[in-house]
Amino acid sequence: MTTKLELDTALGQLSGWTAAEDGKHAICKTYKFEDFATAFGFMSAIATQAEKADHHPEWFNVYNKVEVTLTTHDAGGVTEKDISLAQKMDALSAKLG
Ligand SMILES: C[C@H](O)[C@H](O)[C@H]1CNC2=NC(N)=NC(=O)C2=N1
Repeated sequence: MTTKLELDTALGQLSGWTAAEDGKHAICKTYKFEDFATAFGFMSAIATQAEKADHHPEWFNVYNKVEVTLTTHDAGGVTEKDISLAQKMDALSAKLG
């Protein structure tokens, strides 16, 4: 069961995430890593977890930067699935430094 959350509620459970600026009911964060290999390693590890959870990020990578947008299409907005994926990303990013 996935429930659409108020954006403020979702953002209150995370740090460094913001509401999408294009009016989409989505949350965004830009990660910056040391180099491309680290950024791509981050994406690769998250892709495996996303596939397992059947919940996938929208993201854009240039060199060491990964811009992420999370939303739940099926629910028309941000849900606990997005919070969970965001937390996994934050944990891995902290580990990668
Ligand atoms: C059929 C399949 O379960 C759905 O398309 C899943 C796949 N991955 C998804 N990812 C995201 N971010 N939102 C979804 O609503 C979604 N739905």
